[in-house]
Amino acid sequence: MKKLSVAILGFGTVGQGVRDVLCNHQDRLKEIAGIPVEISTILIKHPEKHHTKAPHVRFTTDFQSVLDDPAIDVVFEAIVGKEPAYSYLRQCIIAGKHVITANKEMFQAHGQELKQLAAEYDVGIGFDATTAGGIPIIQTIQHLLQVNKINRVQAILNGTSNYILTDMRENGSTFDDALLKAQSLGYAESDPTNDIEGYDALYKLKILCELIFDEQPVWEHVKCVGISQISAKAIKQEAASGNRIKHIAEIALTEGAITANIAPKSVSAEHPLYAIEGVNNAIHMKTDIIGDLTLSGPGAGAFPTASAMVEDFCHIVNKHMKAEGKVTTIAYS
Ligand SMILES: NC(=O)C1=CN([C@@H]2O[C@H](COP(=O)(O)OP(=O)(O)OC[C@H]3O[C@@H](n4cnc5c(N)ncnc54)[C@H](OP(=O)(O)O)[C@@H]3O)[C@@H](O)[C@H]2O)C=CC1
Ligand SMILES: N[C@@H](CC=O)C(=O)O
Repeated sequence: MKKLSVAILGFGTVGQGVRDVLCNHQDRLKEIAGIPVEISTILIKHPEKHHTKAPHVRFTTDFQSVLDDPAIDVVFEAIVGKEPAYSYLRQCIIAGKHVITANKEMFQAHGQELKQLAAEYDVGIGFDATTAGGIPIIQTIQHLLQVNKINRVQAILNGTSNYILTDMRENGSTFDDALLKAQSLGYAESDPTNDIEGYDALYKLKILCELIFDEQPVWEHVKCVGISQISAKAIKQEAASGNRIKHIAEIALTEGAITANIAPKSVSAEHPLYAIEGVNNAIHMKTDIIGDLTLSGPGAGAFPTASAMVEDFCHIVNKHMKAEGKVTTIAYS
């Protein structure tokens, strides 16, 4: 029987989430693709760490074997950092494979080039999971806000920071204990520096900025402040006056110039981001037709991130693979 074969690069929190979502929703995916979707290969770095192996799935450390396998049509990338992720995805696109990534550090640096390359080779490229976890913000901006112009975005884009700030305020946890919990829940990166120093939110803001304004401010002039210096005392004082400290990333187009800011801010109960708690993220947009629009939901973790990647996969199946005749055009029943 004809099958749609995919590979997963990286098998940590996100890669395992993708595996689970693909396996647990096989019937729905078969309805969408018209043929069964199967994971053929999983690329890892340290084979000694991976003992539970799924039947029929090949675990490998050899990327070339993924690239050279003509049966693999779609590659999910969930490894850490710019390289080798960028080189891998570049080669996959050139080999005619559709790609889906969660890797914001890589995508904020190379996304434009990869998008152009994907257009040139007529393959799909999904990157919704790079920004705000499970919130479908990229697909919403790309496909659902075609006429609306977005003038300003204020957002909570780092799940770890919001989780820590909430846990310190609600439960009186220390910063270090809250960070440990965020790590054990799979929210924080294995090196959490980018999370707590604001760079992870900066990466996501860059991806949004490119998509919304098709240009970038001079980022070297933009101050990027994280939450690592926020004291329990400051959180308590703000709470006593009815306010909450939130880590807010903003971009705005004012008189033809893009301005940006990434920093913790004290917000009152009337602020659209005040009620966003725990690992949740939110993107509050000012648009010229709808007016104010806020999307919120889980911003990190295995399943929200895997959900964004698998939704990208479904979009690629519908937009590219049906036209290629790789999958059926009539929904399976
Ligand atoms: N965790 C989250 O909530 C979210 C994460 N992301 C992004 O998704 C990506 C993955 O994150 P996460 O799953 O949390 O990270 P983990 O650290 O849990 O997992 C990373 C995986 O990548 C593998 N890996 C690293 N380098 C290589 C390499 N050179 N070749 C092959 N495999 C490699 C590791 O292999 P091994 O296991 O063998 O060491 C590991 O399985 C990151 O870019 C992250 O920023 C995006 C949204 C949310
Ligand atoms: N470490 C990130 C994971 C999702 O992008 C976060 O905490 O937001």
